[in-house]
Amino acid sequence: MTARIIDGKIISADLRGRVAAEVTRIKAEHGITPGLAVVLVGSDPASEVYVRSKHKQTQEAGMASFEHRLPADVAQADLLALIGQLNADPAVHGILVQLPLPKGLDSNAVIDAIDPAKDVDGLNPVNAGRLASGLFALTPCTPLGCIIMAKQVHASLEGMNAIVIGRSNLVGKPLVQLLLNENATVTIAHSRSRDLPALCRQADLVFAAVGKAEMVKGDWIKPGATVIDVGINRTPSPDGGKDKLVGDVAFHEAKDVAGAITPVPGGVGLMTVACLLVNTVRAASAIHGLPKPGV
Ligand SMILES: Nc1nc2c(c(=O)[nH]1)N[C@@H](CN(C=O)c1ccc(C(=O)N[C@@H](CCC(=O)O)C(=O)O)cc1)CN2
Repeated sequence: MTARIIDGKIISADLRGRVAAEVTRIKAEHGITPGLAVVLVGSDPASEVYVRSKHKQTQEAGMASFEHRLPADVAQADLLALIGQLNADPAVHGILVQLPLPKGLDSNAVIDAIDPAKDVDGLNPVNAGRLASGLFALTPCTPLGCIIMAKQVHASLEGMNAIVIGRSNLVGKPLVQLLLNENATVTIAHSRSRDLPALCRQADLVFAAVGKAEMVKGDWIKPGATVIDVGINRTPSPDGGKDKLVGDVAFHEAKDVAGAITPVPGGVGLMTVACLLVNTVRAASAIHGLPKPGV
């Protein structure tokens, strides 16, 4: 059996279309243009690609996009001063600082400085705490995208056995909270977990977010399981050409065992930016006291 491919291109395009429709409605009914500010420090090539894509897609959705570029050797105080300005700017409803930051900068202090109401990355401890408490929170974009993809296959995740491999603040931990909110039974595994293959084989839903190329093998997967691959690992191409992108799952093995699987590229990564647009519309609506948007 070959697994159904959960296509991030189609799902993210649909979501972006729905965001654009909400933006049009909010502008027409309330005269408000949601605005997103993205801060890029340094010139990491992958971060450059992601920030360009955020800018383009924000504009395509009809929102205002503000890009701020700072040199890699910027002083922490100057970066914090920019965050302070963005917090105070009424045209900005969402603030995102592209990660990772260059060495020498304290990313926790930067995330702490973002107004929780504008924290469209959902990384500020206020939003992380609210999510863990089951309250309304801006939620990290990649985990949000993972849930949307899993729900393409399963209308409800209630009672399902899910494993999340990886415990980062950006993906693993918030994903666990979102799965608990969906009433799934969740195992969180990491580099120190014993017998990861056996834990994985018990799962109906596998979320791989470890950052190790093709670590999850085909024989770790329960037949028919849904596999959501969060990894984006750049590996040198054998012919010396452009680097190849591979996930945390050995796709060609897993696709013959799983019931459904996300590809890399073309899977979860595309949902990350689409969910950022969703969070910006949600933040703008909450800041202006508007009803919850339809996305
Ligand atoms: N502040 C943040 N920093 C980072 C986040 C984040 O959510 N917030 N996530 C990642 C990078 N990221 C968004 O910022 C991101 C990753 C991947 C993609 C994507 O579209 N991937 C494509 C492949 C693109 C390529 O060729 O590299 C795919 O998977 O098909 C978008 C955004 C770390 N930093």
